[in-house]
Amino acid sequence: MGIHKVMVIGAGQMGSGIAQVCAQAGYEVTLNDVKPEFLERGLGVIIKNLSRDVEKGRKTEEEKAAILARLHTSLDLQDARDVDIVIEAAVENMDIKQSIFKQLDEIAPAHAILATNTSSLPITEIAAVTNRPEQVIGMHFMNPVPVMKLVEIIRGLATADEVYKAVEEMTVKLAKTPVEVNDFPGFISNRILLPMINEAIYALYEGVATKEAIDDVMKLGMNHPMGPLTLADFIGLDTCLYIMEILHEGLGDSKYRPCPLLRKYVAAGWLGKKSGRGFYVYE
Ligand SMILES: CC(=O)CC(=O)SCCNC(=O)CCNC(=O)[C@H](O)C(C)(C)COP(=O)(O)OP(=O)(O)OC[C@H]1O[C@@H](n2cnc3c(N)ncnc32)[C@H](O)[C@@H]1OP(=O)(O)O
Ligand SMILES: NC(=O)C1=CN([C@@H]2O[C@H](COP(=O)(O)OP(=O)(O)OC[C@H]3O[C@@H](n4cnc5c(N)ncnc54)[C@H](OP(=O)(O)O)[C@@H]3O)[C@@H](O)[C@H]2O)C=CC1
Repeated sequence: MGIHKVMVIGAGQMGSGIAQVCAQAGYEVTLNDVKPEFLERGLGVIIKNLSRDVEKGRKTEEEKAAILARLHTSLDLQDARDVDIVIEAAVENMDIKQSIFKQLDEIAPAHAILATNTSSLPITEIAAVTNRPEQVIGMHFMNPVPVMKLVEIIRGLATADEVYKAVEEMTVKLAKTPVEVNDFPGFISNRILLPMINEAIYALYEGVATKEAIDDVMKLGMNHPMGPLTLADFIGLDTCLYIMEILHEGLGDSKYRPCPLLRKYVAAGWLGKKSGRGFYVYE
């Protein structure tokens, strides 16, 4: 049985992007969140992105309308009862993800695949709370989803080959490039990216240079599109801290300890671009 209907859980920066690319590829999509204002904000971002595509001549008004017609919103997990795949992109917290997966296991049809966009949590541990661990898989998109080509696909210990194949095919249909990665904390992307970002925060904390200088070194010296502190703000400082904590705990090495300055910013509610302030201030 093919994949036609998709539910995306979490209408934040990742969930809204995933919903957009799925609807663009022709899937029927239900975007779920716990609060109506988050659904509105997520849908607003999608409409803005599609309108920009129309302005730039990449899509017609008709295509934009057809994509939006395939997008539905939901505040009730029961709406997963007739979907073929769920892609979960709620907050990076094991308890929340396990609670969502437990409920989905009860609600979603027996054939449905339960995928998670987690950026670092072990897939096997999320799968273990369900009665269908062979149908649970990691589908890790990059931010901003409509632009970035990569999807890391992560098998849990029990993930079935046909489930991997179905997710790989879907990734190609979304015009993304799949890369297979084993189930270790942070996978490949964040095992390499986040320690670099954390080190940049240490450099700021220790007064090695200003935030602008640190970002300029990596932008102009290493040709990174964004400096590491700008990128941390873009990802979300809460998400960066969760990922460092998971690397630290999961790999058991002190080299992954989160910088105290990162903890302080998150405690202050300075979560980066999404909250209006992080290392930089946003309008
Ligand atoms: C934490 C995790 O688990 C994993 C992660 O995702 S880590 C984060 C990975 N992402 C990155 O590293 C992103 C690094 N930054 C970049 O690649 C670039 O700065 C960027 C693509 C975000 C913006 O590129 P830019 O050249 O500086 O800006 P800009 O010219 O405005 O944008 C380039 C294109 O991207 C599009 N774009 C930019 N931001 C976008 C967004 N949020 N949504 C949709 N489209 C977007 C623009 O429309 C533009 O498209 P066209 O050129 O076709 O018109
Ligand atoms: N930011 C990034 O660059 C990347 C993030 N990821 C991963 O994607 C996931 C989402 O991250 P991101 O989009 O940045 O985070 P955001 O904070 O932007 O969005 C998370 C959304 O999920 C909602 N949510 C929280 N709990 C639930 C729930 N129980 N049911 C439904 N929705 C819920 C949140 O609502 P509320 O605010 O009310 O809690 C919020 O709207 C995380 O697992 C993250 O690690 C993966 C790749 C890149």
